[in-house]
Amino acid sequence: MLDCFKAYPVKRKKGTHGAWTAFETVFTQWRGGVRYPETMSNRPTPSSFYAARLTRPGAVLAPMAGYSDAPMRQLASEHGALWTVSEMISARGLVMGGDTERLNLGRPYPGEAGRVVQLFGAEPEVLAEAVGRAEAWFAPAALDLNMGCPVPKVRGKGGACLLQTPEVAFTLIRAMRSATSLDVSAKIRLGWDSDRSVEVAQGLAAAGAALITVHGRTSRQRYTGEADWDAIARVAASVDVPVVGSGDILSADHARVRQRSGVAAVMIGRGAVGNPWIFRALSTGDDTAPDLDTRAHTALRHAELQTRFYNDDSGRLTLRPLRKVLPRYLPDRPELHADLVQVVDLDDVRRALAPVLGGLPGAANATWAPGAAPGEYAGNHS
Ligand SMILES: Cc1cc2nc3c(=O)[nH]c(=O)nc-3n(C[C@H](O)[C@H](O)[C@H](O)COP(=O)(O)O)c2cc1C
Repeated sequence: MLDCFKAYPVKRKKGTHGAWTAFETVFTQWRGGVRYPETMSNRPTPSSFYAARLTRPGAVLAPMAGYSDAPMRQLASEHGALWTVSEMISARGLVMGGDTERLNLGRPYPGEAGRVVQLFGAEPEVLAEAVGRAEAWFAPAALDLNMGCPVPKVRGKGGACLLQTPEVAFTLIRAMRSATSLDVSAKIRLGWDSDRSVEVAQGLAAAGAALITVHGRTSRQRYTGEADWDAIARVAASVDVPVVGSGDILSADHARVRQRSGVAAVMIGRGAVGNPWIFRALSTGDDTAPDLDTRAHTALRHAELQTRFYNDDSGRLTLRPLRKVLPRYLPDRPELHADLVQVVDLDDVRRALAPVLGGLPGAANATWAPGAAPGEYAGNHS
């Protein structure tokens, strides 16, 4: 079971990141080992990010520890996601100088724009300092506070625990805001064991949150039952900042139904694993199902992005983390899954996908039905 506080093991080559000062990170980007001046248009305009993005149609890629890393975010963005959110990053880890947070969890892919960095923590001074570091190192478009992670070992330190002590969360939002001119938002569950979402959301808005995302379950529920979209709608009606709704959206049609609940946008997590086309459908209205060839090539591209991004300087040399993702691109080809869940490097991926990469006869698409099996993810997540 994936621990949502766990970070990837990482080895860093000395000196590869030390020069990422605030100035450099904002004004330069890394492309194949050469630093180029970044265009001003790539930079988020302070304090207007969410408002600007919400003028477009589309959906948001959810923060998902172990999933919403740079390659997944890149594919989601290329397919039209309104914005993406990083895996949650420990504020304390960032401040104490954790290379894991710095390199794997927070590092943008070259040219990444429209990515929100999510922080986890419970101490105002630490969060304020972490905001400064995140802004300097990761060039985020906005900062988000995690108020949903129910992992037992971090209870009492932040995440969903803040739903029991919302006044602490309000202090955290104020502290984060004092440290940046970028938008600061929060992502909550409905409550700890009962629904307090309206009260919590109103306090967060009063503290200056520019946007609130609501996952329609309590922390106690974890992933049982269904997300309560009536409760999400009540929050949306009770605050004058935009509310993004999250929970159980597996198809574009389903997202369209949920969009009518008064939310400013919907967020998609598990339903986007192996299915970036859900963002294309919601941003352009193009519901065409991707054919087998497209899906196989996109799975391969995901593996290539993974290799390129993590082999750069982080030492995350294998494709093991993609084993849980690649079969999602090909739910209608179960005979390939045994090989896909054993890949170590790109050659393995090419070999596993070989029967479908050439668009062989029998590559019919009729049975493609994207969507996650929620049970696979059941665990300690926000
Ligand atoms: C594997 C996994 C990891 C998650 N990690 C985070 C996280 O780091 N931060 C967060 O706010 N939510 C996290 N979540 C919650 C999702 O963002 C989302 O709110 C939830 O999964 C419901 O949406 P969905 O049904 O579209 O997946 C995680 C969920 C899953 C399944």
